[in-house]
Amino acid sequence: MTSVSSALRAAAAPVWDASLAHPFVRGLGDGTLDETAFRSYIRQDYRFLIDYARLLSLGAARAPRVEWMRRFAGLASSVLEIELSLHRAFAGRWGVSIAELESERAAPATAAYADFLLRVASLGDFAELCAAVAPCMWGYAEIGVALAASATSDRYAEWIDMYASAEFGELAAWSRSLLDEVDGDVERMTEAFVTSSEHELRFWDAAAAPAPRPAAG
Ligand SMILES: Cc1ncc(CO)c(N)n1
Repeated sequence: MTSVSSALRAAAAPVWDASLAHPFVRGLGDGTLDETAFRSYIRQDYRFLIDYARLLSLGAARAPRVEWMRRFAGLASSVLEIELSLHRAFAGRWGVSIAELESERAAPATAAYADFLLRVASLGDFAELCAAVAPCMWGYAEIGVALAASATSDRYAEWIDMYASAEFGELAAWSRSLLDEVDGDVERMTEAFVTSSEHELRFWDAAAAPAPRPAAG
């Protein structure tokens, strides 16, 4: 019998292939990605990570096992305490100031993804929450590893190395094990996993063609 995680991965395969083949993702590997688009992506991803921490916190609140609760709470804390400050430092090296990060408004694709995740986390069951969060971890790990193996430029190496790291790979493996262990309806889990994967793809689309954004008031 195939595992739940591989069934979900198979259901989303065309979307994941499209993400891997996306011009923005390819451009990270071959260094052709426009730096203005990358800066805009960094600003949007910072907004995303804040809501991602809310999602992880809801995961902690809703987890049926203390072991999972501890992991979700630990992840929420590491996003808030470590990842956001790493992100600020990383953005700074790309010429994006803290003020710019703080004043960035969520673009439609960012808001749509975050709203979907928080909707599932609030209204779905815990298994759907796990299925919605998995593409964030597993998808970026897969992209990181693929780019680390194929990159022909080191322009975006710091970004690639972050997601190709053993630590991030372990996180992706944990998200898969969660899918395989959690007690849930596979059809609804598939729906959440595929929808989340589609939002990841739309996030790349928006990153590749950032729309002009009015500044926050
Ligand atoms: C949109 C998005 N998905 C996943 C990750 C992985 O943390 C990220 N940084 N941004």
